[in-house]
Amino acid sequence: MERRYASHPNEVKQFDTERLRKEFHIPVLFKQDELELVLTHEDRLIIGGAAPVHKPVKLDTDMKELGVSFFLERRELGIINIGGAGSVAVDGTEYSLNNKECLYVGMGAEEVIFTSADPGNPAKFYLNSAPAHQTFPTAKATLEEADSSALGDIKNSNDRVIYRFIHQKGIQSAQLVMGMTLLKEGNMWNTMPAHTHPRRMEAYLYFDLPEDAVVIHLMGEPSETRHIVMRNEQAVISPSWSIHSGVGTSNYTFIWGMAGDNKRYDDMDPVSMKDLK
Ligand SMILES: O=C(O)C(=O)C[C@H](O)C(=O)CO
Ligand SMILES: [Zn+2]
Repeated sequence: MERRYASHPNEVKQFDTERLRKEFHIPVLFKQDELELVLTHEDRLIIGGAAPVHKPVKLDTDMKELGVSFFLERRELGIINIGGAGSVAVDGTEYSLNNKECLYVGMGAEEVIFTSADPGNPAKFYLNSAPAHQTFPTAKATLEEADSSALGDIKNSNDRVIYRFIHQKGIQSAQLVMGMTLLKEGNMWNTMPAHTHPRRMEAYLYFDLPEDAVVIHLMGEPSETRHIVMRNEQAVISPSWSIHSGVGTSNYTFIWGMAGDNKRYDDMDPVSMKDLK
């Protein structure tokens, strides 16, 4: 498991492109028949990808890194499938998970196994795991079942729908909040006007992007913004003090996941456009 450390905004101001990417950008999460995991010390979120093609992939790591005897002994897990049809077996109970469907697995599950239905169109399971203090039931949600709201408009190139899966009013969790935002064709901006939430960190996974398209992801304190160029199926870590917004060369979809003090999706500190620098 790769490890990323937490950062101070005064230090991040000094970073060049290479250092910014080394600390915050996650270039590859989906490797055939493998599990990729990145543990960030920003609220100890684990960001991962399981890409079973020809064989099942098990949720596992060197348990010394987590100080437990199995992965979810003191953690919870959010899973969203961004690929073809697949399934997740949680302690022997199988949950089918189609594209853009979400499964929450509560603390205490001992075995989680990911499988694709068709190697010709494999599933890709995006994972966010946060420390947990309490068990909540394993639960699945489709896009139709998620709490959703339309935001933005074509005049501002940000007509999009936000789907909330795991949050205060949806699937219950100890601290994990997770959902997905779909931009309509011809719309490129997400999360502008920008916001911060010093009470929670956030991670984004950008996907459904054409191969030659990019998203210019914006991060940093509102008065000290920096950018990271993102490609399809890449993730980025946003410390709690940082804005997290982006503009693409085409429309795209992204998954957002948060960990921290509360589970209120709408707990955001908006940044006035006149204060952005
Ligand atoms: O498009 C958006 O706006 C978002 O999806 C914003 C994220 O959900 C977010 O930053 C939640 O805190
Ligand atoms: Zn946010």
